[in-house]
Amino acid sequence: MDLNSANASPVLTDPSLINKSTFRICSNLLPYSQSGPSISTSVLMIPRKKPGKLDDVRSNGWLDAMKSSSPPSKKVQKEVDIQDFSDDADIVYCSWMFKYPSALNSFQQIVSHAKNKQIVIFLDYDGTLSPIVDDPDRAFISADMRSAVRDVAKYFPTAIISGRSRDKVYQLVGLTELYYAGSHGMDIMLPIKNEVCSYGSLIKYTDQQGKEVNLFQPAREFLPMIDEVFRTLVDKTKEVKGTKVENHKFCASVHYRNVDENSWPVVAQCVHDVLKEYPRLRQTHGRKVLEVRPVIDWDKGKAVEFLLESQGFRNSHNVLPIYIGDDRTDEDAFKVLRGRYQGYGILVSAIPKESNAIFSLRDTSEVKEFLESLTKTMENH
Ligand SMILES: O=P(O)(O)OC[C@H]1O[C@H](O[C@H]2O[C@H](CO)[C@@H](O)[C@H](O)[C@H]2O)[C@H](O)[C@@H](O)[C@@H]1O
Repeated sequence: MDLNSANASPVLTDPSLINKSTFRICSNLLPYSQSGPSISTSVLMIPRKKPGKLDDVRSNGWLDAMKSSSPPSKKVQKEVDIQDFSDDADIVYCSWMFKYPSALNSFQQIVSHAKNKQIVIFLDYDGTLSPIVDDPDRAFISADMRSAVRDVAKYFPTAIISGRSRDKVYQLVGLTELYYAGSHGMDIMLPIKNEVCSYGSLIKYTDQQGKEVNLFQPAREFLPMIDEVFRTLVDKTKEVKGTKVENHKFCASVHYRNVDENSWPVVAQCVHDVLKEYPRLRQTHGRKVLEVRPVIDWDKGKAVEFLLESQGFRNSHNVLPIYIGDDRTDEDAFKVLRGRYQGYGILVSAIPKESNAIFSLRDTSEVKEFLESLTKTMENH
């Protein structure tokens, strides 16, 4: 991204420029499709009522994407012979790790690549700092993980980039020394000293500690629309047991993790129908969640570029960015790191999946170990 570019606004004036058909995905390319042992998932039952009503979501690939949007549940895994499953799965995982080596095993390589460079750490929240749980309101960070993040931030600039609202993720993490970007990077808070005006205007704001900060909110004009669509989604999905809708200020999430799989098509069709009324909004897939967000040229990758440039880093000469994340939305950031920054994307996954990351970590406990290793290296320096 060129900071001097005159046309730096990320808001796309013509929503048709976003090809909504890009959400048609072949199921074997989906992140959580099983390349190893096949696991029988229950057959998707389409309710008999209103024939033809669910055709949209069947034909546009949403249902395939929903089914593959997170590792198979424990219940599904129990349906296959657990011993065979774990043996085969281990072999598949180990061969996958040739392509995405463990960041822990590759730690020395990472550290030596950082010689004479400033490491900057980017962390996703759900599935990276806190394990995935059924209730999004109970996705807490452990005290140990909080300490690991606090310690690493003593040595390296550290940012959390989450799909949640900035306030919510700050409330969960509770560390004042970090940068926070909420709503998939559409709400960034940074100290007054960082000025990145060519991206658009920054808003001066007094934070919860009474400190003056800058806010960068490229989708600000969408605030009333997101609020309205959130309320509509709550209303339209209220009959589907287990659905949960969250308002993340610049985007909204419709969770179906706790919805009976037979009703997933109904959830998808509700969201699809609501979005027909909002051509300037689009839908993306997360882990058992449908995300509704503005049609703007902004994502977690753009947020990473913004944060690096706001700290004076424009290329790989003097910085080594490391981004740790588990979700599809983190792939945009992994791509940016592979480009001009030559940084390291680290995918958190216990299941083999295609990614733009370079390294992998199996779960949140390995994330903690990795952060602690970085801190130890600096302490012993
Ligand atoms: O970018 P992230 O920080 O990873 O946020 C992405 C979404 O995370 C949350 O949902 C996910 O985690 C929940 C708690 O573990 C889980 O119940 C849910 O199924 C996951 O999708 C959050 O609630 C979403 O709004 C975020 O978009």
